[in-house]
Amino acid sequence: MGVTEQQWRLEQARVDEVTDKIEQRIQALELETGSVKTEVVSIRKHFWDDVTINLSTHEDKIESYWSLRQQAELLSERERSYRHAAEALSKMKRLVRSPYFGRIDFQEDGDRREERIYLGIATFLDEEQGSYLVYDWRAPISSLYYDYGPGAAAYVTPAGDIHGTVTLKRQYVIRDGHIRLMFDTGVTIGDELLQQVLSQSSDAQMRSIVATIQREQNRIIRNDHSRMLIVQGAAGSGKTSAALQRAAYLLYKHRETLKADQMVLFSPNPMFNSYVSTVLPELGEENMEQTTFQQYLEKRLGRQFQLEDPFSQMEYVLSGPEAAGPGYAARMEAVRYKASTAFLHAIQTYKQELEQAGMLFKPIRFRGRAVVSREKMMEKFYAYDSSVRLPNRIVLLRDWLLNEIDALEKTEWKQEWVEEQAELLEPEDYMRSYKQLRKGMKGKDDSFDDFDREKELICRSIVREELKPLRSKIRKLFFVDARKLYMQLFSDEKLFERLAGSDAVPAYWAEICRETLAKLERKELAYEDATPYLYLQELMLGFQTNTSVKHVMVDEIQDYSPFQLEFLKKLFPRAKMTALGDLNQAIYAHAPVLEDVGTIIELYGADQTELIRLTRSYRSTRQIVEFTRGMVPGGETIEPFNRDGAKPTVTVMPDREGLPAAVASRIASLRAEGCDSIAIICKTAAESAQVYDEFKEQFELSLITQYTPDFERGTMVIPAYLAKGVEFDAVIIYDAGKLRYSRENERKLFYTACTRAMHRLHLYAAGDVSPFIAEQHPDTYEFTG
Ligand SMILES: Nc1ncnc2c1ncn2[C@@H]1O[C@H](COP(=O)(O)OP(=O)(O)OP(=O)(O)O)[C@@H](O)[C@H]1O
Repeated sequence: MGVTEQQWRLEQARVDEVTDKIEQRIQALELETGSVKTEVVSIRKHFWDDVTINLSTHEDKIESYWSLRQQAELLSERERSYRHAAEALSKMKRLVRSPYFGRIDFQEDGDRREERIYLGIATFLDEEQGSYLVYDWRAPISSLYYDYGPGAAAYVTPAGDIHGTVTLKRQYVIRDGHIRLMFDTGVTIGDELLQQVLSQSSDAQMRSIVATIQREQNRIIRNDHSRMLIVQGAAGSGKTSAALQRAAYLLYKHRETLKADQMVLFSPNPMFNSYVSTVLPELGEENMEQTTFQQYLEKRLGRQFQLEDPFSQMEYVLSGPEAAGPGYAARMEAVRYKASTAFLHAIQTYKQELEQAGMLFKPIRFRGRAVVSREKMMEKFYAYDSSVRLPNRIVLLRDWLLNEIDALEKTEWKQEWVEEQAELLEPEDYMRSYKQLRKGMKGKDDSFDDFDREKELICRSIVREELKPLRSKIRKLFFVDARKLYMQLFSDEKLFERLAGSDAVPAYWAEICRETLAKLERKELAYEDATPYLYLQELMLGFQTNTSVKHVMVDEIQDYSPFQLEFLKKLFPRAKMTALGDLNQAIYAHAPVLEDVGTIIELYGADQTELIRLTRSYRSTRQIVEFTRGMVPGGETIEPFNRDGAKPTVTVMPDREGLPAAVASRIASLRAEGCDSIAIICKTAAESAQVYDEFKEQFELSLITQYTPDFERGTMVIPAYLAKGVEFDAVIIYDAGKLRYSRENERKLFYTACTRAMHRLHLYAAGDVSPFIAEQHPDTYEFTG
C-alpha cells in the first residue's frame, strides 16, 4: 500500500517535532549529568570536611557514626542520580537518530477514540502533556505491531486481555531525523522492509531485529511462562536473534527483579560471543553473562587433568578412519556411547551402588607415610547411617579426617624430623614462630620461661605449618578417588554389565576400555569423558549450584548431550531455560539431544515445557535455501524468505592443484562486486591453515582458529565447525569434493557450512563432487565445469 505525499509530509512533521523534543531532553539531561557529576566529585573530595568525628565519649562516638553515615548516604544518593541521568541520556542519544520504526492505530472495543502507538527502542514520554510520544517495543501494547495486521486484534496486559481493531499499521526507516522509507503493511511485518534489511551486507556484529520481528519469533520473545522453552528452527530462521531480543524483553518486563548478570548465554565458541555481544547494548541493555560449556568444564576440572577441547575431538572425528588409523571405529562408538542417556543411567545406578559398597578413597599420607589407610576410611564411611546421602557422608568423613589430623598434630611434634627442622630454623623464622606462638598464648597460663616449653611450642608450630596443605586438601575432599571410581567402570567388566545391562554393552567395549584407561592413567581426559566424569564426581561430592541465575539460554542445543543438559539443570536450579537449536546442524559425533525431542522435554516435564518450531529462513536468498534444504532430512519444510539472488555455483577441477587459482579469481570478483565479508570454509583446521598459506601473499585475509577471540569483517578462512551461528555475504566452500564430504556424519557439517551464506554461495570440488551436491536437483545450482 502506498503512502500519499501528504501523509509523508505529516509524518515527517511529527518526526521533526519528536526529534526536537528528544533534543531538548538531551540538553536538559546533559546539564543534569554535568551538575550531578560536579556534586559527586565535590562530595568525594570534601568527604571528611563535612563529617564530625569525635570519639571521646560514647555519645560522641554515636554522633560521629551518624554523621559519617549521613555523608555516605548523601554520596551514594548523588551517585545513583548520576547513573540514572547518564542512562537516560544515552537512551535519548540512541533514540534521536531513529525515534521510532513502527506505528499502530488501535481502537479498543467500546472506545470511540483511536490510539496511535509509535514504537521505538525506548519509551519517550512528553512530560508536559503526559502522553507517550514513543512506546518501548517491549510494552504490552507494542505486541499488536508484531502479532497483527489491520483487523481484529488483542494484546495481553497484567490486568487482562484487551480486544479491539487495528486500523493502520505503518513502518518507517528514519535516519538522522529524516524518513527514508515508509510502508503501510499487511499481517506480516512488511515484506518490503524485511527485504530491505535482509539484502544489506553482513556485519561483524549481529544486529537487533526489533523493527522486523516476525509473529512466530514474537512468540519466543514474549514467552514468559515456560520453565523450558525449546526452539527448533531451520538454519537462518532467527533463533539467535529471537533469543537476544527475548533477553532484552525479559530485562524490560522484569526490570525491578531481573538484572543482566542473572542471565547466562551458553555459546558454541568464544568468537560467537563477540559476534552477538553488541545486540543488547544496542537495545539499551547490559550484556548477559556469556560462556561456553568448555569454559565451565575447564573451571571445574582443569587442574586435575589435561583436558581435550571439543574442537580437537572434532578434528579427530573429521580426519576419518583412513587418516586416524586403527581405533577410529572404537573411538567413534565411545564418543556416541559416553554422551548417551544409557551411560547417564549407568552412572546414576553406579552412585546408588556406591551408597552401599565400593567407594574408593585415597589414603591420607603425611611425609611419605599413610596416617589414615583407605581401608580405615572405607570402614568409617560405611559405618555412617546408610540413610544419610552420599555427599553428606563424605562431609562427615571429611570432619572425622580433620579430627584425625588434629590428633596427629598433638603427637607428631615429638618426632625426630621436627626437632631437626627446629634446629635448622633461621633466626628470623624462629622469631616469627615464637611471636606467633606468644600471640596465640595470650591470656593463657603458659609462659615461655622454660627453655623446654619454648622448644615444644616451636616444634608444634612446625608441625602445624607442615599439616596446612594436607588439611586444605582434605577440606577440598581430595581423598575421594573420583578418577579410580570412574576408571572402575572401564576395568571391572562385571560391574559395568550390572550397571548398563549385559545386553546393552556397546560395540568395541574392550577397546574402548583399554583406550579410556590408558588416557586416565596419563591424567588425560578426552572430551567425551569430561562430562560423565564430572557428573560422577558431582554426584558424590554434591553438585555445584548457582542459585542467583534466573535465565539460561543455550544456543546450538543440538550439540549438547543429555548429560550436559542434566548438568545445566542441576547447576542452575532456579533458572528458566531457553534452548535453541537445529537438528540439521548437529555436527558432533554423539547423538544430538534434539534427535529425540522427548529427552529434552523430559528434563523439566511436558507440563513445564513448550516447543516452538521455526521453518522460515531469513538469512540466505531463496536460491541458496532451495539448494541447501535438499541436503537434510525434512528440508522440504524449510521455507525461504522471498529474496532473490544468483543460484549457487559448483565448479569442478580435475584435482586439488586447480583449486587455488579458481578460488583466487572468485575472491577477486566477489571483492570487485563489493562483498565485504567472504568466508572460505574448509572442513578442518588443518585444511584451513593450508588454504590460508596458499592465499596469504595474494590477499589480505585472516585465518580463524578456535582461539580467535573476535569476529571481524573481511575475507577469512575458517573451519566449518567454527562458522556455526555466524554468517557472511559470500561463502566459498573450498573443496566440496567427494573425498572431503561423503560420509553421513559429514552431511550436517556440509549443510551448516553452506547455510552461512547470505547472498552468494560458490562451491569448488577437486574430482567428483560430494554426493550432498550430486543429490540436489540440477535446477537449484549452476554447474560450471
Ligand atoms: N525478523 C527478522 N528481521 C530481520 N532480520 C532477521 C529476522 N530474523 C532473522 N533475521 C536475520 O537472519 C539472519 C539469521 O538469523 P539468526 O542468526 O538469528 O538465525 P539462526 O536461526 O540462529 O541461524 P543458524 O541456526 O543458522 O545459526 C540474521 O542476519 C538475522 O539478522
